[in-house]
Parts: sequence; structure tokens; C-alpha cells
Amino acid sequence: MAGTGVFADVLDGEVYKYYADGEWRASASGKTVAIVNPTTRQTQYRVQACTQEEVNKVMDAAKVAQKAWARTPLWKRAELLHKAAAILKEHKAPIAECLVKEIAKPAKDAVSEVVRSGDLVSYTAEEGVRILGEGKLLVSDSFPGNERNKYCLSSKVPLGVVLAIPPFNYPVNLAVSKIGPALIAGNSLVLKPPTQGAVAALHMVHCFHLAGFPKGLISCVTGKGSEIGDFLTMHPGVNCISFTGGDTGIAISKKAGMVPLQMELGGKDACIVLDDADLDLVAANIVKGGFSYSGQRCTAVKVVLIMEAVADTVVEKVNAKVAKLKVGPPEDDCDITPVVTESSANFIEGLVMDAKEKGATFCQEYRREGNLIWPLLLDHVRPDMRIAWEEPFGPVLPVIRINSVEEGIHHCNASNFGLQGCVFTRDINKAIMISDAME
Ligand SMILES: NC(=O)C1=CN([C@@H]2O[C@H](COP(=O)(O)OP(=O)(O)OC[C@H]3O[C@@H](n4cnc5c(N)ncnc54)[C@H](OP(=O)(O)O)[C@@H]3O)[C@@H](O)[C@H]2O)C=CC1
Ligand SMILES: O=C(O)[C@H](O)COP(=O)(O)O
Repeated sequence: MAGTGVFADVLDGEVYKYYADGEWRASASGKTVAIVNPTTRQTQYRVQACTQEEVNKVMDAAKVAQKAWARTPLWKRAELLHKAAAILKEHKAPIAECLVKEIAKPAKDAVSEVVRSGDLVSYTAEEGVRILGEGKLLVSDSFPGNERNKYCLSSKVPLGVVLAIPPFNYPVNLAVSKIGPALIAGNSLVLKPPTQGAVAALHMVHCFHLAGFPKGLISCVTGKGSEIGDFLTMHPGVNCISFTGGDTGIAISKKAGMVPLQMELGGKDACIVLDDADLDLVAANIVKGGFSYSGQRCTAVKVVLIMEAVADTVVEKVNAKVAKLKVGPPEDDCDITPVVTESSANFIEGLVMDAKEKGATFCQEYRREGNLIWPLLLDHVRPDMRIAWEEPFGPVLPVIRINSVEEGIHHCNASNFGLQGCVFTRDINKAIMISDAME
């Protein structure tokens, strides 16, 4: 169970502690942040609201720890990462339980997220050893006018202190995808977990603690992004920011200054369907791509651009599959579970109402109870509707009917986003040409 057994140190009464200098601590602020269960809409957990002074101390410790870590042999860094990965996988159940309660992730997917995170940490350690084990020898006569009288040796060196900020939808997986690479490369790591998902992230950090990483090398400060976010991202002790999330990333890029930024932001991932496609395969992938974890994936199919000739058939096949999706609580491993917050549900509803006013065809009746929104396919969506362009991050999928491939590519490229996309056709030449044309 969360907060018990090997995780007992993480919990202080009713409140989860933050992690600094190799210890679990209560914040001097005396304040906490509530994490609301999306299903019950009641407070499920509480985490510390860390102070700026505590952030300063974490940054100082991270800087000191990084110097020694950078001198730690690569194989030893890898060894510790493999150990953390094994501990993480061993304790998948309590961590998955947090994901179910904090972000309403379906029970089986929650377990998969933790297992996949352990695998990713190990993979990073393996790849890191290969990539970082290599350097380059350059000779001077490769540049015009020079003789072969100089050698240059180059190898990869750490950046220093990496600030990692993951989003709510994969609070464990998208945290370790930053932690693993940073650590294997000799950096230290300060994690600011998303508020929804913070407790799962704290449990994951404890697995690194149990693996025996040096004090101060990894830390985890909790608090609302809107309150401590700017202080963290503008902190002079930070040498690199790895962020995954929405438009917040744009604001961070403007404030962060001269540090390298790794930004994985939102998407309006287009699925282009040609009339020669295998339509059963298309329908299965639209439903899986569009509705798994209730559409709360950056890689979710977020707009279907489909040739008019096959549109009726595909819509019918998709509707038949949507009708079979199980809607309900994550504990029952339902396909469609409540979206993460009430404000998220309100935003999705706003997109649906706009589409309704502008005449989209509702393939299912719009239904919502609390944060739970039933899956909805909107047909005959037009470019003047918000849902044609905006990312709902929920179980609502627009279909735009097109009359040519060019029309589909044009819509895809007119989007503000450029994250991922897919094409369905039996013609491999078209598939490659279209995917190449999608920006
Ligand atoms: N490209 C990719 O790989 C992925 C992209 N995403 C995108 O993420 C979005 C959904 O995630 P969501 O969590 O809602 O995204 P947000 O951008 O709202 O939040 C992401 C993270 O930023 C933190 N944050 C909020 N304000 C600040 C601030 N001022 N400074 C620093 N950090 C801050 C949040 O903390 P807090 O929770 O405390 O507010 C959270 O940890 C979608 O747009 C989705 O497409 C999601 C997954 C993968
Ligand atoms: O970025 C995300 O939302 C997740 O990393 C998606 O990963 P998946 O496509 O493998 O579910």
C-alpha cells in the first residue's frame, strides 16, 4: 500500500514529505498542497508546499553532489540505475495504486507505466554506457589551409544540475525519462513533479533512494507549479531544464535565459486515412489512439482527416467500437475514466459546446458526470470549430472529411503543433511521401 512498508519514511502523518540531501523532510512552510482524486473529487493525498529557501538548499546540494558524481565511473552509474530500475519494478503495486488515485489511470495501465519506467531506466543506463563511452579524434587538415599538425579530442561532459518537470499524465514514466539520461551522463537532478501525480513520483524517487544514490544527487521538491515554478525555472543554480507539458513550456522558454531547454509540448496529432486503407485496422487504431487513457496522451490521435469516399464506413466502424468501451472508475480498469481535474473537464466541455453550436455531428450523446466524460466522436467537423485545432486532452475526437490528400496535409501543417501523426494507406509510396510532407 502507498506510504507503508518500505515507503513508510515518505509519509509524515497525513502529508507526504519532500526529498532533499538524501532525506525525507517536512517543509518549514507548514503548508501543504491537496491532491484531489479525479474520481471521488475528494482530497486523496497531501504533499509539502516547499519554500524558496528549501529550493535554494536543494540546488546547493545538487551542485556539490554533481561534482563527485561526474567523477564516478560510467559503469558504476549504470549499475546504480539498474538497481533503481529493479526496485521500481519490484514495488510496482503501491506506485500504481497512487496513479489510480491521483490521475485516475486505469489499474492495468498504471502497473504498465511503472514497469515500463523501470525498463526505460535500464535502457538509458545501457545506451548511456555506449554513447558516453565514445569520443572523437579530429585532425586539423580537415579544415582548408591547415596542416596535419594538431589533434583535437572531444567527449561528452555533463551539464551540471538538471531541473526536470514532467506532466500529470505519465508522472512516473516522463519523470524517469529525464532522470535516467541526466544521471547516467553525470548530472544531478532536481525533480518538480506535477501536483496530480506527485505522490506516485515521490514513491518512484524513494526507489532511487533505496538503490543508494549519493546524497543530494537527486531531490524532489513539491508545490504548485504556479507558485514555485518560476522560482525553480529561473534559479541561477539550474544548468538545464527538461520539461514536458502544455503551453507552460512556452512561458518557461521565455523566462529561463541561457540554459539548454528540452521541451516536449502538446500536440494535435493528425491521423490521415486514404480510401485504399484497411478500414478495420483504421478503426481499431483510431479507437486505441484516440481514447486510451481517455485521450490524455500527447501522442493520442487528436484529429482524424479522412477521405470522403470511406468516411461513412470508418465512422460506423469506429462507433461500433466506441459503444464497447467501458466507462467508469480506474479501479475497475475501465477504458474511459474521469479526466484529471474539473477544470480540464470544463475545458473539454467548452470545445464540445462550440462544436455543437457550429453544427458538428454528434455520433454519441454528450454525457458527463463530474470529471467523467463519455467517449465522443464528432463527425463533419469544420475548420471554424475550436476542436479542429485545439487539444482537448480528453475522450473527444473530431473527424474532418477531406476530398484530397493535399487537403489533409494542409490541415495537418496549418496546426500550431507538430508532435506526431499517422497515415493509413496500403500504398507504401504514398505513406512515405505523406508522412514526409507532414511537418
Ligand atoms: N510532448 C510530450 O512528450 C508530452 C506532452 N504532454 C503535454 O502536456 C500537457 C498536459 O500535461 P499538464 O500536466 O496539464 O501540463 P502543464 O503544462 O499544465 O504542466 C506540466 C508541468 O509544469 C508544471 N508547472 C506549472 N506551472 C509552472 C511554472 N510556472 N513553471 C514551471 N513549471 C510549472 C506543472 O506543475 P503543477 O502540476 O504543479 O501545476 C507540471 O509539473 C498536454 O498539452 C500534453 O500534450 C504530455 C505528455 C507528453
Ligand atoms: O507523451 C505521452 O503522453 C506519453 O509518453 C505517451 O506515450 P505512449 O504513446 O507510449 O502512450
